[in-house]
Amino acid sequence: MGPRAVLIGAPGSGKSTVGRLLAERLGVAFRDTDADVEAAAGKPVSDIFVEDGEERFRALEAEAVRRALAEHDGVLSLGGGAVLDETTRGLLAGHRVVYLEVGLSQAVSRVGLGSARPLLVFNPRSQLKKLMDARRPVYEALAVVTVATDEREPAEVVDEIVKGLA
Ligand SMILES: Nc1ncnc2c1ncn2[C@@H]1O[C@H](COP(=O)(O)OP(=O)(O)OP(=O)(O)O)[C@@H](O)[C@H]1O
Ligand SMILES: O=C(O)C1=C[C@@H](O)[C@@H](O)[C@H](O)C1
Ligand SMILES: [Mg+2]
Repeated sequence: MGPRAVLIGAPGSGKSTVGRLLAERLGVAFRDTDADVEAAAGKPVSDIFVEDGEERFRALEAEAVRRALAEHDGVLSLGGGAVLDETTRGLLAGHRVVYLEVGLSQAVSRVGLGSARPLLVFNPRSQLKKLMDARRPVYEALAVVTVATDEREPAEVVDEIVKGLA
């Protein structure tokens, strides 16, 4: 059966926040692959990047996504860069993939300047722009439902997802 929804999108699009709310709304469990990776590694994402490197993080992430898609039937939020992995993209085919769209300004203000996100520590605005420009077509190609999140409260985003998946 697979997850009721798999949320993808850039950092700050609200995958974790909205995912948790959507799961509550649907009365199902919530799972976030960033948390799964942290549990597997026994340390925060930022420490994995610094101590083991991004490549190691991406390998742990691909395994976390594979496992979650196979065993989780609630709402699943992916890390922002999980879709960079080709095998992961293949595994997402046929799932209820929801792309949370966010504009650059809102993403910047949501992730904050003193970001704990390892890819956005240095010059977050320009890093986010680069990352969003490169990934937008990938997110779009995988999405079954796309929801704009700018100027919308998380609960309104949840409403749109529920409508889109109905
Ligand atoms: N629709 C929204 N409106 C206002 N603030 C939001 C909205 N969605 C999320 N936020 C806020 O933005 C911040 C980042 O959200 P969140 O951690 O859910 O993003 P994410 O997509 O999971 O990011 P990452 O890819 O880094 O895991 C949080 O502080 C959250 O409260
Ligand atoms: O967009 C990204 O590449 C990332 C997003 C976060 O969810 C984490 O998975 C990590 O900080 C990398
Ligand atoms: Mg998140």
